[in-house]
Parts: sequence; C-alpha cells; structure tokens
Amino acid sequence: MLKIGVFGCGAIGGEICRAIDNGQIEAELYAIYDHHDESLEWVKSSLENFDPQIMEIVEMVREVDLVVECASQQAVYEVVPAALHAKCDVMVVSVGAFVDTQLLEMAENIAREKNCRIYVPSGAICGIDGLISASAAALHSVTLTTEKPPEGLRGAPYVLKNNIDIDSITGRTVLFEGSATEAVQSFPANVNVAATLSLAGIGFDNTRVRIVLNPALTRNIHEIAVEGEFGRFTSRVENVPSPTNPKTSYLAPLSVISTLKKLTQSFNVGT
Ligand SMILES: NC(=O)C1=CN([C@@H]2O[C@H](COP(=O)(O)OP(=O)(O)OC[C@H]3O[C@@H](n4cnc5c(N)ncnc54)[C@H](OP(=O)(O)O)[C@@H]3O)[C@@H](O)[C@H]2O)C=CC1
Ligand SMILES: O=C([O-])CC(=O)C(=O)O
Repeated sequence: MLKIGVFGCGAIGGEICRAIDNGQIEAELYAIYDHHDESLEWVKSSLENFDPQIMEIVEMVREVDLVVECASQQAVYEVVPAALHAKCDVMVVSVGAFVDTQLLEMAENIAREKNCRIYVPSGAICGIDGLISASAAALHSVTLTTEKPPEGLRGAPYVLKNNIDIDSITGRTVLFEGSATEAVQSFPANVNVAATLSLAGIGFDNTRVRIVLNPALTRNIHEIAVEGEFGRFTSRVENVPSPTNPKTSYLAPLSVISTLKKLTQSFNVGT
C-alpha cells in the first residue's frame, strides 16, 4: 500500500489526512508534519483509523513513498529537494514556488536522475485538463481573473506593501493586473492557481492575471480564458471557501484527494 506523508496540516492537509483515514484514498497515512503543534494535534484528533507519526521532512522522506506538500511556497524549497534526493515522489500544492526557474529546473533534474515523479494537482481551478489538451498545438493567450471577498485576500504581501485598506473598499475593485510571475509573488497564498495555469500553458511571464476584491461575494471565483489553435474556451468556478482558511477554496483539497485516488486506481478518466 502507498505510504503517504503529509507536510502542512492546515485546511488542505487536514482534508487529505481525513480522506486517507476514511478509506477514500487507498493508502497508508504514515507521517505528518507542521510547525504548529496544535495543527498536528487537531489533525490527529480527527482521525479514527490511522495514527501517523510526527516526522520532520528529513526523516519523513526516508519512510514514505510520496510526500504531499500543503504548507507554503517557502516549504516547497525544503520539501521538494529532500523528497526527490531520497527517491520519494512529491505532490506540490503551493505551486507558486515554481515561479523560481532555478527551483523548477533543479526539481526536474533530480526527478529525472532519481526516476521520481512531481505531481501538481489542478487545485482550485477548472479547465487544466482542456488547457493541457490544447497545449499540444499553439496557444495564443491564457488569462485568469480571480475574484475574492476581503477575507480571501487579507494579509497578502501586495495588499500590505501598497497600504491597501481592504475593509474600506465598498464595491468590486481590481487590485492587481499583471503577469502570473508577479501575481504568485505578490499573492503567494491566494493565486497558486495562476502558477498551475502557467505550468500547463504558456509560462509565467505570458499568463495574464487580474485579481479583483469584491465585498459582496461569499465565494472565491476563478475565471479562465484560453485561446489557441484549437479554438477558445472559458471556465468559471464559484468556490466555497474552506471554513478554516477563507483564502483556500474547498475544491483545492478535493483536487488533491482526486489526484491521490488516481495514483492508487487502475482505471482513470480525464486528461
Ligand atoms: N494549488 C492550489 O490551487 C491552491 C494552493 N493553496 C496553497 O496550498 C498551501 C496550503 O494551503 P492551506 O492548507 O489552505 O494553508 P493553511 O495555512 O491552512 O495550512 C498550512 C499549514 O502549514 C504550515 N506551514 C507553512 N509553512 C511551513 C513550513 N515551512 N514548515 C512547517 N509547516 C509549515 C502553516 O503554518 P503557518 O500558518 O504558520 O504558515 C499551516 O499550519 C498554501 O501554500 C496555499 O497557498 C491553497 C489553495 C489552492
Ligand atoms: O483556493 C483558491 O481559491 C486559490 C488559492 O488560494 C490559491 O491558488 O492559492
């Protein structure tokens, strides 16, 4: 049975642990880690069947077959090289870290050398399957418009740096327009989806991102528009935010759970 380690026990990590624990994913929840003891306790207390060991990454990668990173872009620097060097597969949720081309190239090189896999789930957006299919021919443009309520954008480095008082904004307001390169650095916990889109499509510099604050919303909306030789498509998802982290949409952990299920099933549907 696949032995899984979960690094980061917040909104996403907690859901993944419970999905393994309740048998939705046929795997063993072998180890968990988070730098907050209370998060580890919170996850452990929600499990009925597995009692995962708490292990720092160096130890975790020696014991498990796959590490799921669901912590932060910073954590990707720690988790991905450690896992791959230990011949352990890795799934990355804080995808924005891969805007760093050195990190991305290093990860690809080690994975090739060690014959390991790096998995990036679709996360909180819909349409990655279509974009991947379309990318087999020329792509002309990829645009993401993310619209969130104030809680979904609070505390982002871009908001703090520009002294934006998000509570004083009363109507739908465009906060940011630019490349995915800038977006994932300015909003590291809000638009990792822009990174996933970039990796699947035309790269970080060419993928356009618009981030909108809308106080009237209760959901996190991601709208994607893709044009290419294949034609054009748009996708729009109105995401229910996670109850424990309003920046994160519930679809994100569901996407990780489905990707993990794909790894353990013999019959798989979709691109
Ligand atoms: N690809 C996608 O579509 C999506 C990606 N994400 C990203 O996924 C990641 C997880 O999201 P979510 O579960 O909502 O986040 P949470 O903040 O709810 O949980 C993450 C947990 O990991 C901890 N953590 C962060 N960095 C480290 C580290 N270096 N070592 C140990 N523990 C660490 C956090 O602590 P602390 O609070 O101190 O940081 C927190 O307890 C985030 O990076 C988020 O931006 C989110 C939604 C969609
Ligand atoms: O969950 C979402 O809506 C998107 C998100 O936070 C991210 O991509 O980082």
